[in-house]
Amino acid sequence: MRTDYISWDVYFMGIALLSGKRSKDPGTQVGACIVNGEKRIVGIGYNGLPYGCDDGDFPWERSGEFLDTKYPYVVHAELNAILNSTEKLAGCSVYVSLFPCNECAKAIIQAGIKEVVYMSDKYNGEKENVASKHMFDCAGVVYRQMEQVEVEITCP
Ligand SMILES: O=c1ccn([C@H]2C[C@H](O)[C@@H](COP(=O)(O)O)O2)c(=O)[nH]1
Ligand SMILES: [Zn+2]
Repeated sequence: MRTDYISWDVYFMGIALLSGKRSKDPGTQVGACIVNGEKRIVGIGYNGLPYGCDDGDFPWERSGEFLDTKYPYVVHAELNAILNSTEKLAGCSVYVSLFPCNECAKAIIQAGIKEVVYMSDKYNGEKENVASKHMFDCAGVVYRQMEQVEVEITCP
């Protein structure tokens, strides 16, 4: 029997990271993978534009006039994963490559997700990030950070 197989954490975070590779955002690519209590994946998403909004027709800038930036248009990875989900999410965990913003935190809590496993926390201390952690703490959503995930994928 192989003993160097990957853990559940690495498996699900690896899928979240792979999903983020689909993002067209040149700044930050985010992937999310929702897993139920039976270790089944029940939702996947990445940050991207809504259906019908052509990637070429919208800006990807970070700064400038609000409507000329990506921020009003991009659907966040966690929200896409929730909207794409195949079943009720009560008690699920979400694996996400970036700590959720306050808007995603609200959606995570309202969906009944109870655990957030994340990698990057590059906006730690910013207002949205502080609000997310405050809401998670109040709502009893636990969050934990994973170390760098390195998985080599090759064809056998
Ligand atoms: O909870 C979150 C927060 C952000 N995102 C997305 C939204 C944007 O496409 C990028 C952030 O871009 P920056 O250039 O780092 O501001 O990440 C998300 O999917 N989920
Ligand atoms: Zn968000």
